[in-house]
Amino acid sequence: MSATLLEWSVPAAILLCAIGLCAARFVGFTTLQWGSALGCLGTGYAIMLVQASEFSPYKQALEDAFILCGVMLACRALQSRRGRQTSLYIEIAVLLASTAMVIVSVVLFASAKLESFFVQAFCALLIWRATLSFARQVATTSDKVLTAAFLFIALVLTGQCVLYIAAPTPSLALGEWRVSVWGTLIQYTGLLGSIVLTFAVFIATSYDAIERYRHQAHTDALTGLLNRQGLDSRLASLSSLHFPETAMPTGVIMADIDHFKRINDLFGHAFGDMVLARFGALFQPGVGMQICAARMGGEEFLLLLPGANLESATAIADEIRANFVAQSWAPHAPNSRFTASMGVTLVQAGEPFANAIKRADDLLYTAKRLGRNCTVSGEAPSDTVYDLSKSGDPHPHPFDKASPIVCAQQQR
Ligand SMILES: Nc1nc2c(ncn2[C@@H]2O[C@H](COP(=O)(O)OP(=O)(O)OP(=O)(O)O)[C@@H](O)[C@H]2O)c(=O)[nH]1
Repeated sequence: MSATLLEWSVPAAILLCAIGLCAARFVGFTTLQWGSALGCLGTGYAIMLVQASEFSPYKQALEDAFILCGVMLACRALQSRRGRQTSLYIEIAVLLASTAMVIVSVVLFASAKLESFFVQAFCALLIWRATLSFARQVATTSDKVLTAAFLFIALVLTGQCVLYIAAPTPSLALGEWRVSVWGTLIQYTGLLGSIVLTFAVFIATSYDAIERYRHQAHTDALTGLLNRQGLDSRLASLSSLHFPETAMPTGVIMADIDHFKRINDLFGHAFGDMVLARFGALFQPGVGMQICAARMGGEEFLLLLPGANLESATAIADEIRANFVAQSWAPHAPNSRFTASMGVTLVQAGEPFANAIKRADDLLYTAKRLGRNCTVSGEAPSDTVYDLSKSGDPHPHPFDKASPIVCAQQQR
C-alpha cells in the first residue's frame, strides 16, 4: 500500500527541520552538524515510506542505517560541544551490529517488530550514552536545554522499546507493519523527537550567541580582562549576593602604569599596546585568588581579592609591581624599565564596592604624588559606619579622614 500524504508529512517535516538548521548556519549559527543529523533521520523515515516492489531486507537495512546515522550525528554534535568525539570505529561497529540484527530479524524471523525493536534499542543506547556523559559536565543554560531534549528523546525511545517487549505481538505481515499502530508510533515519536531537538538546538545556539556577545561586550580585547562594563556587571552580581556584607573582607588594588604617555610617545602606540597587554597579564586569574580583574580604561587596572587583609593585598600589589619592573622589553626598548603605582584598600562590611574603588583610586593618586613606582594602602576611617539594613547608599565615606597610609617605594 502506498503511503498517504499524512504519512509523507512526517519525513517532510523532519527534513524541513534539517533544512532550517542547515540554513541557520548562514546567519551565524553553528547548527550544520545538527541539520545533517536530522537530514539523515528524515531520509531514513522517507525510505521507510517508499513502496518496494517486493519485500527486501536491503531496504529495511538502508532505512535503519540512515536513522542510526542520524542519531550518531546528533550524538556527535552534542559531544563536540565538549570537544570530545566517540571513536569512529565504535560507531561503525554499532552500525554493523545493528544492520546484522535487522537482517537477521527480517530474513530469519520475518519480524518487522523485532527489526524495529533492535533499531530503537540501538538508538536509545547511543542517546543514553551521549546524554549521560554530557550531563556530567553541564555548565551553561544551553547545555541544560540540550541535555533535557536528549533525555526526553532517550526516555521516549526507551519507553517505546519496553512497550514493544511488553505488548502482545500483533500478527502482522511485514508489509502491514508500517500502517499498523506500531509503525505509526515510530513515525510520530520520530517526528516529535526531531521537533524537540530542533527547538532545543535553536534555543541553545541562541543562548550561546548571546553569551558570546555578552562576553565580548564585557571583555577588554587587548588584555582579556573585564572592561568597565564587565566590571559593573560583575560588581552588580557580587553586590546582589551581598558579597562584602556576608563574606570575608575584600582587598581592592588600583594600578596604573607610570608615565605611560611617554612610553607611547617614545616607542609608538603598538609598543604601548604590548606594554598594556603584558601589564594586564600580571592580573590574570590565579593572582592572589582574585574574584575579578579589570582594565578600567587607559592604563588603569583593578583587582579584587576576597579574604585578603591590607597587608596581604599590599604584598600582592608589590609583587605585581616588582614583576612589571622586572620585564625585559627587548628588542624594541632593551634598556628600558617601566614602573607602576598602586593604591590598596579593603571593602568594609556593608560598604558598596564603588566606595572602596574610589578610595583605592584616591590612594593610587597619592602614590603618583609621592613620586610613582610605589604602593599606598589605607583602610576606611574606623569611625565610618555602614548601614547594612539599607539597600541604597550607606553613610558617606570621607577619604580625608582615612587611617594611616603605608607606602613602599621601589628602586627604579
Ligand atoms: N597604546 C595605548 N595607549 C593608550 C590606550 N589607552 C590610553 N592610552 C594612552 O595612555 C596615556 C595615558 O596618559 P596619562 O593619563 O597622561 O598618564 P601617564 O602618562 O601614564 O602619566 P601618569 O599616570 O601620571 O604616570 C594617553 O596618552 C593615552 O593616549 C591604549 O589602549 N593603547
